[in-house]
Amino acid sequence: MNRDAFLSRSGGVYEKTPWICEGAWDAGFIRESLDLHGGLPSLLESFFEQHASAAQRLELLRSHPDLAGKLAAAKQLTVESTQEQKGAGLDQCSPEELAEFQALNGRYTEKFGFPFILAVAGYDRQGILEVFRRRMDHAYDEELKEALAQVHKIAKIRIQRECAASS
Ligand SMILES: NC(=O)N[C@H]1NC(=O)NC1=O
Repeated sequence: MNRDAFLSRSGGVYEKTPWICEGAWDAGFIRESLDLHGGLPSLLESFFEQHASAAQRLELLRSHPDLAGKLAAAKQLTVESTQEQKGAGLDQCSPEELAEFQALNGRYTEKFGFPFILAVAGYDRQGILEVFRRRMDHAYDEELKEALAQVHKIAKIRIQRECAASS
């Protein structure tokens, strides 16, 4: 696989942040012989952990849309996020659920300075709200770590989905 093929296939696994895949390729992290199914998520995560500045970490978190937020309502999510939010039933919120998401999204962003991020695959709306309420009480450092772990988990799920679709 060459650079262009790799980037067109995997460039979107980190939400609106193609530099991670581009940089990992250019730094030689991604080898032709690599088993893309198994090894790619951890290689990308290692590249990011070694190279990302504090500002780039925050920027990556801030590239994520709110769950059940305004972008979703306006149908302006990326293809990947649309699929993930829909898969968790977030497009079917009751007025009460939507109001709770809006209130939590507002409080969370005000407290932490980045949006609440959860790899929603396998969750339903109530499950997501439970995690959301719990994480609101976290301290900043704990939540920063958790949010980045969730971003890497989302990337891993996207890679697995892409591999399943192309095999
Ligand atoms: N904010 C947030 O968690 N967004 C996401 N979660 C997920 O699984 N896909 C997303 O886009």
